[in-house]
Amino acid sequence: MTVPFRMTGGEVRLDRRPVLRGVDLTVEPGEVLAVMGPNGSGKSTLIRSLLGLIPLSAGRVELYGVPPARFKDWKRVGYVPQRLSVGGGVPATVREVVSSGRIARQSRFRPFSAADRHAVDRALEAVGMADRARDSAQELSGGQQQRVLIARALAGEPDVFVMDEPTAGVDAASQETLARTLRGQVAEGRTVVLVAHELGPMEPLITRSVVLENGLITHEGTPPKPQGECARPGHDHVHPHAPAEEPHLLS
Ligand SMILES: Nc1ncnc2c1ncn2[C@@H]1O[C@H](COP(=O)(O)OP(=O)(O)OP(=O)(O)O)[C@@H](O)[C@H]1O
Repeated sequence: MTVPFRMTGGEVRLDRRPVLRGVDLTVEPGEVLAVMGPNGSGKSTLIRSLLGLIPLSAGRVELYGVPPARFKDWKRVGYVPQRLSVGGGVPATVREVVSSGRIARQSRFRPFSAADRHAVDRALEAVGMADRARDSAQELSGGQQQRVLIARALAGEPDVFVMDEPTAGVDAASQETLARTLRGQVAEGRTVVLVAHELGPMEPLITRSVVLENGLITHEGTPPKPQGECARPGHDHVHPHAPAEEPHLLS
């Protein structure tokens, strides 16, 4: 069976500097893969090169068994870029931006149909933006713009979602909405690859994580615990350095 993504020995150089340095990564159907790692470690570069948006300087990448340059079935892929690219400088309504998610399904012989309109309606509903459909996308808050970009990907009814920091700087309600939406998509068999610093409410959905450092995958498996974990409710492990047995340290 062909897998959504397979990268072997993937190398990327930007300004002649190595940014990805020999990455092997296969994304299986139905996975929810979190790509984690510090700022500048190459996370965006990795997912953009999986999509063929950045060419590899060495190695190989395939989408559903085909190199990006020869891949034609773009309706199978829903890409959510880092936010604030929504609408660009051109005024567009929320509905127009979300409708653009159907473009890969259009053709000269297949104009916008009732099925397209329904898919756009469903996507707007899923992210709680149906009542803002006529508003200008540029006038929305960052979290709302992120919802619109997610709705655009949902509208395309893809098989795989690729999301670049979908929760960065996004309010808690939008994060919950995204987690709920993705849970539904995964239950229907979709695959998700997402870049995230903090997983927040998406953590229970993640089936595997990879951690990038300096262009290399240095960890693969369950997601590492985020910093600040100790402050979260339900955090109950005992630290070796905890002062519990040395109460004098507390005074
Ligand atoms: N167009 C470019 N030209 C040159 N270097 C670039 C370019 N884009 C990114 N880089 C560099 O490549 C490295 C990886 O960038 P990338 O955006 O992939 O990291 P990231 O892990 O996604 O970071 P962040 O968490 O900050 O989004 C960084 O050192 C960055 O400065």
